[in-house]
Amino acid sequence: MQHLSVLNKYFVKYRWRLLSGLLFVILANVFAVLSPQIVRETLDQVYQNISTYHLLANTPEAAALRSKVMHLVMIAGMYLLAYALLRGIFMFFMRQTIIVMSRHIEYDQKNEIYDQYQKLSTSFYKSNATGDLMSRISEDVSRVRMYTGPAIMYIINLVALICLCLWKMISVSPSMTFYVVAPLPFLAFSIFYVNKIVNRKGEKIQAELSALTSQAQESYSGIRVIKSFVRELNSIKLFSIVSQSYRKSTINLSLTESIYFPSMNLFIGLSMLLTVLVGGMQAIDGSITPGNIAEFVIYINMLMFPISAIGWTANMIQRASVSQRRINEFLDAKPEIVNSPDAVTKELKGKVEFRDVTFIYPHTGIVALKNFSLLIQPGEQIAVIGKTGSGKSTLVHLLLRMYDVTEGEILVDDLPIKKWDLSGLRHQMSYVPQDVFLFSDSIANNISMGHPDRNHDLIQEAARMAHIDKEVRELPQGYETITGERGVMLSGGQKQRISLARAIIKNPALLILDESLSAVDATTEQAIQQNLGKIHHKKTAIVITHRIFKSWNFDKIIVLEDGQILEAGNHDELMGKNGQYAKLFNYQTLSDE
Ligand SMILES: Nc1ncnc2c1ncn2[C@@H]1O[C@H](COP(=O)(O)OP(=O)(O)OP(=O)(O)O)[C@@H](O)[C@H]1O
Repeated sequence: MQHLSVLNKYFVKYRWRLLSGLLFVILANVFAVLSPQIVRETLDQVYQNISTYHLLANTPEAAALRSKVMHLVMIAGMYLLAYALLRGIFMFFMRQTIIVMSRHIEYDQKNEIYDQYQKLSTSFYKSNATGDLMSRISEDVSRVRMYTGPAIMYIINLVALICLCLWKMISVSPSMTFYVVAPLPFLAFSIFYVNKIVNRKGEKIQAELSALTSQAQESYSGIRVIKSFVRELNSIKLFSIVSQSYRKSTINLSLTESIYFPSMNLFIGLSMLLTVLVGGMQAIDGSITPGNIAEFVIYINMLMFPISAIGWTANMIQRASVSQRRINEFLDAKPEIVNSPDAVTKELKGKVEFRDVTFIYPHTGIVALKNFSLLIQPGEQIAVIGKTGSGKSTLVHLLLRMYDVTEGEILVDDLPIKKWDLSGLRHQMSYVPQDVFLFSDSIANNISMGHPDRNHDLIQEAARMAHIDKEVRELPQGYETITGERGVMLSGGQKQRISLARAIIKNPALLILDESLSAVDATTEQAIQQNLGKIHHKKTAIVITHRIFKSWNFDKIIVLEDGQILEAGNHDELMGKNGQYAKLFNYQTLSDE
């Protein structure tokens, strides 16, 4: 329960909805408990007049009495109708205030979590699975809503109704109230217990369903691999194993649910039985009237749903508390990368210095860079080559401040990177990552996402420089073509070039390309290199590559190995050294020929 206390700020925010909801619940219940009294009075009147009516037989007095009683019944009926109408109206407002409040809280909470997700650093995403992040913002928030809406409404309703009903019942007969109400706590407890089992089984089914969905999803995404390796039968077998387990669990759940309603009816029936039995005896004694028995039957019926709801509500609160604890874990997580209080934003010239930088990945302890030092002057174009896993991508992740260095320092324009305003710095850099990511949106929107305005000429010019304009224009919807989820509608090379156009349109002071042309053919690669050479002339560029870019005249080429510089210099110097770079260059020239 203590986890749910963080929600109190929302109850304060929506206090007027909550308070008016409380008032509407009380009013709805006041009109609810008035009806049984009308029924009692009417029945007693009818009962008292029946014997007189039979005695008077066919006299004119009998007819007068009959019409008097009929008139009484009609008036009582009108009262009952009016009370039911008023109760209905207040119940409508009760839902409109409390349930609507819970929807507002759900909206606020989702936004709060999403904001927090945006603030958290890259390392947070590395250590938490996407599915988990998704379920906290959707499933957990929905469970919490069951507390802020229905649970609160049921509790207020229950308290109001129990107080009013007990008050009325005790005023008629305290002993009969005791007998009639006695089975109800057992009803509440058994519903709580059965509901707990239903929820536990439901959760197991939910987990099995997500395993089933993931399995299907994975096989759809990897359908080409499955077919080419002739693994269809194996895939069907795997699916049917998970599917069978899901079937077994759902059948098991339906068995538990079948016990649910009969057991509920048992307690309700027991209460009714006691009402008629005890009520009948007390009526014979003359301590209550027959109308009181009918009155009690209605009270019991009215109490049945709220009492049953104690079990559901307790479970709802328990589940909401677990979900809120999971949400709090994320809301309390502190972003590792934050702006320092004296962070500055200024125009980036493009000078970068790595001073004795060592970087160890926090969760794995892998040392990706060791005492790495490099000075890049504004406007210099640097190529970084090296074996896979040598630390090339880590270098740029540190420069984008996705992580902070473990030791040493990075200076940008002679200012420590930690002193730069994070977004101010990132706005002036363009980064094309190794694993291209396109949003499921139009090509134009994917290209212009880093630019303040969506100018078609600029988009087209960037696409032209990335050598993708012609192909995009040939698509039926041109730049408005939707790329599909993660860009599935496009080839690997097309995705890379759209991602490159997205970087070019920003006209950044510092351009970072991480294996950005690996999926394009040699001729296109050359054309793009020439374009980049022209538009990015006199601006800093860091290009990570496995292949040597022959048509790009780099000021410096770094060869990395195990997080350290193995060789550094321009093309001629490195060729003169006849080391790793020269070997790679000669090998590439030979294979190109
Ligand atoms: N998020 C991460 N968490 C833990 N270790 C990582 C992470 N990313 C990379 N590493 C490790 O850090 C080392 C350097 O990785 P990095 O991605 O910088 O290499 P790279 O030279 O860019 O490789 P490639 O050319 O294959 O992309 C590798 O040993 C890698 O396993």
